[in-house]
Amino acid sequence: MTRTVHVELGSRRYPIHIGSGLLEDPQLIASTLGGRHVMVLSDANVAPHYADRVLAALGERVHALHVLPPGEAEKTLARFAEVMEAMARLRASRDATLVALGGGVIGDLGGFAAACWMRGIRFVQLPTTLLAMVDSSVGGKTAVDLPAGKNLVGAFHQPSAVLIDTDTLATLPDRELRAGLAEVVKYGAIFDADFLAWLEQYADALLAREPAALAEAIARSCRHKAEVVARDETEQGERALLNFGHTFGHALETEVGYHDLLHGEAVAIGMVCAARLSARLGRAPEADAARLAVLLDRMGLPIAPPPGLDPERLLAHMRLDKKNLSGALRLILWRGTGQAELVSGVDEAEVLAVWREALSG
Ligand SMILES: NC(=O)c1ccc[n+]([C@@H]2O[C@H](COP(=O)([O-])OP(=O)(O)OC[C@H]3O[C@@H](n4cnc5c(N)ncnc54)[C@H](O)[C@@H]3O)[C@@H](O)[C@H]2O)c1
Ligand SMILES: O=C(O)C(=O)C[C@@H](O)[C@H](O)[C@H](O)COP(=O)(O)O
Ligand SMILES: [Zn+2]
Repeated sequence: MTRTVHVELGSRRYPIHIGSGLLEDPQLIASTLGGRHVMVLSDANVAPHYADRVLAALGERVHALHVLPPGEAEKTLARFAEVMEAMARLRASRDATLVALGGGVIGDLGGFAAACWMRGIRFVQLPTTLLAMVDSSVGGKTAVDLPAGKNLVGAFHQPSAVLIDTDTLATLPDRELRAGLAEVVKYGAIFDADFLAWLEQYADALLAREPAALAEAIARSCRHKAEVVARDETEQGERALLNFGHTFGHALETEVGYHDLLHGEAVAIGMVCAARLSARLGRAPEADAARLAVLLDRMGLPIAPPPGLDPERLLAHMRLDKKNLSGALRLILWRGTGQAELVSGVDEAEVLAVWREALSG
């Protein structure tokens, strides 16, 4: 069964198709493409498994497959420039399509390349990690990292279609599956108490990769993301709630140099820190913060930062977060299960206290 969720953006409305075997359907893939030129961007872990299926759908189109080394450390301006050069070699015209086949790194970098080539071409997301299926392939945030901070260079550029072939999860390593579950838990935490309770009930099924449970978690997550993006495409307000746990999480990713800690893992730790800060500030029940940490822990995710990091340096990274205005910290705080809020001018001393507590184990 294929489920379809739409992102309702008027003339830029697009479908998210979720199902088994979608990459085995050349007509479906071909239906998402624009003009004669197609650039397929992937990484060295994904391309050997799935690139052939995509290339088989391209027919007579002029195309290239560009394969990057895998991992967050490759989401850089240098790799972006490499993709731009590959577009030039392809002689891609303005009606070309960039197809991002991979996880969130390929989707974010590929989307940014599509936003920039000739000032913007069509792009299609074929996500192959759980994290990309539930979050990064939807909503049009594209970016690369700088050593100074996550996603600091980017653009809003929506895909024309998202095809989620759940069969691709078969080759995804367990650690990556768990990282994706962190973003799934995020939707329950900030929007949907019933979904959080469902996740508590189905945590073991999800970890065991039961197809029905995974499809349900993906569809519910995509529905939440599609709805908020349709209401607030460029994060003028409500969309910022999707950043729950991310100001802490991105600080961790930046501090470790985008190595050893996956985005989903950083977000798991970040959500626990944000929930504890909210409880400390009297905005969320302590018991809810504890419940969130228990669920993330059950899902095999880290809930405390790696030891030995400097809390002052982590706070300094948070000061460069994109949500901040005029130098004042703006954080997503929690109001307990199912509700979150954007709060300005959070006391840095409280944030530092939470880092210290988390780092002391
Ligand atoms: N744009 C957004 O809205 C948004 C949302 C969430 C996260 N992100 C970004 O997404 C990135 C994280 O994405 P990710 O967790 O998918 O990481 P990723 O793209 O690095 O993929 C994780 C790893 O899994 C491998 N892989 C991918 N699919 C596979 C498959 N089917 N089989 C085997 N191996 C596979 C990759 O090669 C990589 O080693 C971060 O850069 C984060 O900032 C963006
Ligand atoms: O789509 C959004 O909006 C999100 O915030 C989703 C996040 O999970 C994602 O990690 C996003 O890339 C973070 O955005 P940023 O604006 O903090 O870079
Ligand atoms: Zn995220």
